Amino acid sequence: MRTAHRVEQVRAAEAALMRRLPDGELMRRAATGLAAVCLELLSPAGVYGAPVVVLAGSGDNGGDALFAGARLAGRGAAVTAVLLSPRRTHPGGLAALRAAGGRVLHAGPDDADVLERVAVPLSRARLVLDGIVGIGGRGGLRPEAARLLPLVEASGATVVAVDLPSGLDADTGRVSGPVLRAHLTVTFGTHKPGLLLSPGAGVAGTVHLVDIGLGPELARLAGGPDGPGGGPALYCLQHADVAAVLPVPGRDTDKYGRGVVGLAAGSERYPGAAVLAVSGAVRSGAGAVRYAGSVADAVLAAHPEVLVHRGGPREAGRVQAWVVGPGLGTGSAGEEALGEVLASDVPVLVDADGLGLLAARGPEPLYRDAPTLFTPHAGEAARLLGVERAAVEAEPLAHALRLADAYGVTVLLKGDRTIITEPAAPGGAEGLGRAQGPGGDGAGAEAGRGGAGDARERRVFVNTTGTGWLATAGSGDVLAGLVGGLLAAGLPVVEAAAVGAYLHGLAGRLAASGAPTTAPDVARALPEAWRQVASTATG
Ligand SMILES: NC(=O)C1=CN([C@@H]2O[C@H](COP(=O)(O)OP(=O)(O)OC[C@H]3O[C@@H](n4cnc5c(N)ncnc54)[C@H](OP(=O)(O)O)[C@@H]3O)[C@@H](O)[C@H]2O)[C@@H](O)CC1
Ligand SMILES: [K+]
Repeated sequence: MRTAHRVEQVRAAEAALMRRLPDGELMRRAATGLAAVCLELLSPAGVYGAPVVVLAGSGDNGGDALFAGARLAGRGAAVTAVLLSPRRTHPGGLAALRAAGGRVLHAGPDDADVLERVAVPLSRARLVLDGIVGIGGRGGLRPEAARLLPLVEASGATVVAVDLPSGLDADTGRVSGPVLRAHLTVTFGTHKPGLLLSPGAGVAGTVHLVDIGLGPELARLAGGPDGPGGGPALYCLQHADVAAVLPVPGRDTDKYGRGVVGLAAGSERYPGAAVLAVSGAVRSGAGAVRYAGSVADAVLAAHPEVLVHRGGPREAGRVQAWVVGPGLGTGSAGEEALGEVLASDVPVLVDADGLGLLAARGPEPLYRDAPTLFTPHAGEAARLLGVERAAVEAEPLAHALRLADAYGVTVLLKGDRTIITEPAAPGGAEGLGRAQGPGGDGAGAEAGRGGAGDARERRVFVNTTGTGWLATAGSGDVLAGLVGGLLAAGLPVVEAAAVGAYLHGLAGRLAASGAPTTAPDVARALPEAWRQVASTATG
C-alpha cells in the first residue's frame, strides 16, 4: 500500500525524528537519495561534464537541491546554481556546492539582467533540479521564479522536482498559479497527497520516494495523543493489496453464494448503457446478474446468461447489491426505479441518471441502513453540490469529501486520478488501510484508530491505474457494473469501489495499450486485469 501524508503530519514526524538525529542528517539523507536518482538519469550519456542547473529558493527545499548539486559536481557534472533568494539561500548547501566547484548565479527579485544571465546555462542544461520551494510553499510560483519557466521549458532539459513541483499545493494537488512541470519528482519520507491527486499528478511526472526514516514516526504520530494525529491522508492500492481482497469462490460456493447483483439501468433511448453496465457486472466476481428494466431484450442479446425482469427492481427478485442509473433516463420511470432501489435493504451504487435525479432534489442525506455509493464524474459531482465543474476539477479531493458528507454516502469521484472516500465517521474498523502493519512506507500502522466525526479519520483512496484512454463513452457504465458486482460478492463498500477502480483502470490500459479503445474492449479486458492482479498473490 502506498500512502500519502499532509504537510502538518510530515512536519510533526520530521521534528520528532530530528530530535534523535544529528544536525543536518535528514537533509543529508534527502540529498543523497536525490543525487542518486539524478546520477542514474545522467549516466547513460555520461555524468562527467554534464550541464546541470539547480534552481534554489530560500528554504530547505533549496538546501536539498544544493547539497544534491554538490554531489553531482563532485562527480564531475558542470553544475550552476541559480539563487532566487540570494540573501536567504541555505548556507550549508551553498557552501557545499561552492566547495565542490559549482558555479553560482544570483536571480533574486532585485537582480538586474537575470534572464540574460541564466539563459545560457538553462539552454545548455541536460538536467534541471527544481529546489525553488517544497512543502513550505503557498500558492503558485512568485514572479522571480515564474519568469524562468519559459527558459526551463524551452531548454528541453529533464526537470527533476525536489520533494514536489514548485507551485503545487502539497496537500491538495491544486495548481493556483505558475508551476514548474517536472518529468520526475523525488519526494522524501512519504508521498504528498498533491503528487497523487489531479491536477498535481499531471505536473509531477513519475514520482520516486526516498526513504529518510519518517515512516515509523508517522505511524507513531497516527496513534499518539500529540501532533496532528490521524492516519495517512491518502491510500493508494497496489497489485498485492487488491489481490488480498479479490472475491474468490470456495469449492462449495454456488452462484447465489457468490452474490447476485441487480442492475436497474437503460431505457429505450439509452439501451447501450444497460448492456455495458451488465458487461462489467458479469466479469465482477458476482455469481449472477439480474437486470430489471425496459431494455431486457438488448441485454439478453448481448449477455444471455443474465436473469431479466421486464419491470421495476422491487419485483425483480433477491439481490445482494443494486446498481441504478446508467442510461436510466430522468423521467418518471427512472424516478420510480431509483426510489425502489434506494428503499431496498442492500448496498446501492447510484450512477449517471440516478445521480442526475438526486441532484435535482438538492443535497440531503439519504439515511439508508445499507451502504450507498455515488460514482459521479466531475460534472455530476458539481451538479450534486451546486458548484461549477471547474471547481471540482481544481480540487477534486475537497469536493469528494463534501459530497460524501452532504449525502451521507461513500463517493467514487471519477477522473484521471479517481478518488474514493467514505463519509465522516465511518462504520467498520477493519479493511484495506486499517490496522496495516509496518510494511509499505511503514506509515499505515494504527491508521484505523476510531475518531467518529473526525474528518481526518476516514479512509480516502486514490487510484493511479487509470489512463486518459478510459475517458470514452460507456466506460463509466462498465465501472458501475463491475463495482456493483464486487459489492454483491461481499466486499465492503469502500473496498469494492477502490478495487473496482483499480481493475477498471488496469483493464483500460490493457485494452488501450497506447491507442484509442472502446468501453466493450475495456470490459473484455477485465478478466486479464484480474488475472494479472491475482497472480501477485499466488506468486
Ligand atoms: N519535512 C521533512 O521531513 C524534510 C524536509 N526536507 C526539505 O525541506 C523542505 C521544506 O523546507 P522549508 O520548510 O524550509 O520550506 P520550503 O518549501 O523550502 O519553502 C521555503 C520558503 O519559500 C518561500 N515560498 C513560499 N511559497 C512560495 C512560492 N509560491 N514561490 C516562491 N517561494 C515561496 C517562503 O518564504 P518567504 O519568502 O515567504 O519567507 C518559504 O518559507 C521540503 O520540501 C524538503 O525539500 C528535507 O530536507 C528533509 C526532510
Ligand atoms: K521543489
